[in-house]
Amino acid sequence: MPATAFPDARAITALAPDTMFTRPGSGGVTCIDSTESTNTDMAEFVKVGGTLPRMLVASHQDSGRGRFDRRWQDVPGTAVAMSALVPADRPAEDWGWLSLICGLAMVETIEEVTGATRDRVTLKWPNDVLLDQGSTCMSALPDNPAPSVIQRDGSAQEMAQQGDPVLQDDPTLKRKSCGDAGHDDADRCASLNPGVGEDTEHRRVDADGSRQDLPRTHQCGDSVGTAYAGAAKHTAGSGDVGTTSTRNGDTGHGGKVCGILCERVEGPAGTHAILGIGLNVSMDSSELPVSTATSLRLCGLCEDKNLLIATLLRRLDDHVTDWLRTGNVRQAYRDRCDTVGQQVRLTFDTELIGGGDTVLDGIGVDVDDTGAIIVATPEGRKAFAAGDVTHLRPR
Ligand SMILES: Nc1ncnc2c1ncn2[C@@H]1O[C@H](COP(=O)(O)OP(=O)(O)OP(=O)(O)O)[C@@H](O)[C@H]1O
Ligand SMILES: O=C(O)CCCC[C@@H]1SC[C@@H]2NC(=O)N[C@@H]21
Repeated sequence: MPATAFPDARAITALAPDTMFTRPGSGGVTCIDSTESTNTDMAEFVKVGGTLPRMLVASHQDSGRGRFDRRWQDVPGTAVAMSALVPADRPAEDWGWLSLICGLAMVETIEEVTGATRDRVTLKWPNDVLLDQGSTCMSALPDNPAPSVIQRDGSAQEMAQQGDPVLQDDPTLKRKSCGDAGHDDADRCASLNPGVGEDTEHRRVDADGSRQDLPRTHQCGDSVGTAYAGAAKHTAGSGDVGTTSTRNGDTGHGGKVCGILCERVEGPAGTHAILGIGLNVSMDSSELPVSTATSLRLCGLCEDKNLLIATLLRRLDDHVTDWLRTGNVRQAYRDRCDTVGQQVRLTFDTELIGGGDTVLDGIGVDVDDTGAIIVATPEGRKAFAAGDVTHLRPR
């Protein structure tokens, strides 16, 4: 199969003209060949006063950032790295929903664009998007053949409106080497996961955005009135609280096709939220960075990047708009989250939570207003704002 075409900002906008990212007065869609990290670029943009909702898409990242200080890797042209700047005029305690919104929007996008049925596309609480390779391949649609307007030197397609800084002028959008950071991630970004999180220097980030230095592990408070656990993580003792790991081998639900990293950024125009989403589109098995990953191509699904990105913009727009109005997307999320109704095992890292049970089995029964998963256990219902979820009975 030929190399998948590059995303095209104009084609994406034409497919989704009426979203907060694309309508007149918005920041628009910008597509670039390559950058260090789209989240880093967007954060730099906020720091110079950028504020309008917009979407930055890169076909390659030299230093893509994952959760827990991990790297997010791609082979140029086989993935899309996206960072959306969204209005976030909500109290800090609502911000945890943003990373759940990304997972929800992505499963909806994959289903809508590819026609994959729900039994192949799993949303595991809080935001793991898993794709089952299945035994039969769906028709792999050709990429959108619309002529690309992307600058091959890596410069940005700019659709910004007047009054907002221009992404194009941001030097971070030029190709950079991995060592050319020139910024302070830890000072700028904080994980936007349910409850509390850690920034990249392992400082605790409380729901109000305040930080305090932490050792490599830390204890969490009870934010949901019942139980609260730090996410069990496997390496380096780094705890990205409020997220789970994807134990794909355990779930039977397939591979990780998408990664989500939401960050809170302070700028002169206030605090902003950056929703970072990486999607594995056309990697073959030899190009996967880890064996637990998969791609749309490996699952025999549509690889039309323009359509995927446009659909994602619409879904993000829907859910972020609801969130701005109500502070959550509880109904839509629990209706789609496959952990609800599942027999689950939650695993906790006792170093993170200061002792107690390491494993708890139960049935996922609900998601509460804070985004915590409610699990029915022999001792009654318990709410967990964080923890490592395994689905015990893959569909
Ligand atoms: N393109 C990619 N696709 C999938 N995983 C990737 C990719 N690039 C890097 N990774 C990293 O590979 C690791 C895959 O982890 P895996 O799915 O096995 O479980 P995990 O380590 O528990 O992941 P996570 O906690 O992020 O769900 C993660 O750290 C992920 O960030
Ligand atoms: O570890 C994870 O699962 C999260 C990966 C998030 C990757 C995306 S790609 C776009 C954005 N830019 C980054 O550097 N990271 C996020």
